[in-house]
Amino acid sequence: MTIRVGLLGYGTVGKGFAETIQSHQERLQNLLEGEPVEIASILVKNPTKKREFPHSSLVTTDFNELFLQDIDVVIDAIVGEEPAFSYCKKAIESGKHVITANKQMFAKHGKTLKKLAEKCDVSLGYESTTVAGTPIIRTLSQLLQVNRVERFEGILNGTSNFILTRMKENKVSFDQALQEAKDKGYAEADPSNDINGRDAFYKLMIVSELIYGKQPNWNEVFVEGIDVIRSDHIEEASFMGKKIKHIATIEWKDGDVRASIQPIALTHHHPLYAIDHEQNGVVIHTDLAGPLTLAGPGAGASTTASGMLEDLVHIFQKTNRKTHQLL
Ligand SMILES: NC(=O)C1=CN([C@@H]2O[C@H](COP(=O)(O)OP(=O)(O)OC[C@H]3O[C@@H](n4cnc5c(N)ncnc54)[C@H](OP(=O)(O)O)[C@@H]3O)[C@@H](O)[C@H]2O)C=CC1
Ligand SMILES: N[C@@H](CC=O)C(=O)O
Repeated sequence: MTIRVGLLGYGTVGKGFAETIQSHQERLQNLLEGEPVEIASILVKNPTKKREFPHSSLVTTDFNELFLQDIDVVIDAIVGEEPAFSYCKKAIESGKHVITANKQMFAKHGKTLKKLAEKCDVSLGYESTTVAGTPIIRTLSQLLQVNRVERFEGILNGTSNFILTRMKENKVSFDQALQEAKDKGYAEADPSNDINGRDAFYKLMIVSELIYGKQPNWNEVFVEGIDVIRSDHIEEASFMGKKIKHIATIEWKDGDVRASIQPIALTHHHPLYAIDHEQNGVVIHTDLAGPLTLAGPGAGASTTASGMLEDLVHIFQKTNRKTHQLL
């Protein structure tokens, strides 16, 4: 049997996903009992953009047409809450697995989709919503089940960290560094949420749901982006041996979840001090294992495809095992 994918979006992430399926087809088949993975259909918004698609895929601007292509899994690589939420919901209700990289949609609707997936007995992968292919989600959900997470802090936005690093190390202007982040595919097409802290906020809310089973009241979370940082702030911090980093923190305090997102000047003693460029990093403070640091690329086509493909293999290995148990 072939695993047939319905791909929503063909921008940085969607195209990266499709190309990685091609480049890693043999490896995927080895992991999936010989089953090939094929992009059956691709949904785009603008049909007039000049670009090349995989030969065998149907390309459409109509979700219903994509859906008619007998697909097993929907990959959400589009932007924003809607129509992504409605598409994912419909896919799950129709018995399709879903994998999403869309943190804005998932921060708000993740809980609903998780419940629905459980009810409909399908899988929902969201590794790439948070720190792209660096496996934060699976570490928290599967490798730290006995440990209690007392506090979580992280650099969760690749674009912000890239800009801060370029401004400090190479003295480039904010605007030039942002343009470079766009050219490299780290920044969103509209980078407002990258630099105003909102992107890191969405990721932190996804982590909060996972660790504590709930999110703080969104209106009570202090969110400040790197758009308040000027080069003299960076130089001042540097003079004192510090680096400004955009830090998202969440912890359980006084019976509730407390979160904040802001630029902070870190000394070299802090585990996130050395995380530069588009790298992201998190420190997970656990009661048994102690503080655990995980770092890796947080933005870009191939790392995001990596997280989504790990989700895909995890889902279909599980599905295959279930099928075998039934026989
Ligand atoms: N870039 C990155 O490093 C990462 C991005 N993400 C998330 O992944 C998702 C995709 O990001 P990215 O690839 O960078 O974004 P892009 O802007 O590069 O691509 C978005 C794609 O989605 C399509 N699209 C947007 N809205 C619709 C719609 N309503 N109907 C159909 N198609 C639509 C666009 O179509 P068209 O091309 O026709 O305009 C485009 O192909 C986002 O949610 C982002 O937050 C997550 C991790 C990392
Ligand atoms: N624009 C985002 C992409 C990944 O989520 C970032 O810069 O981190």
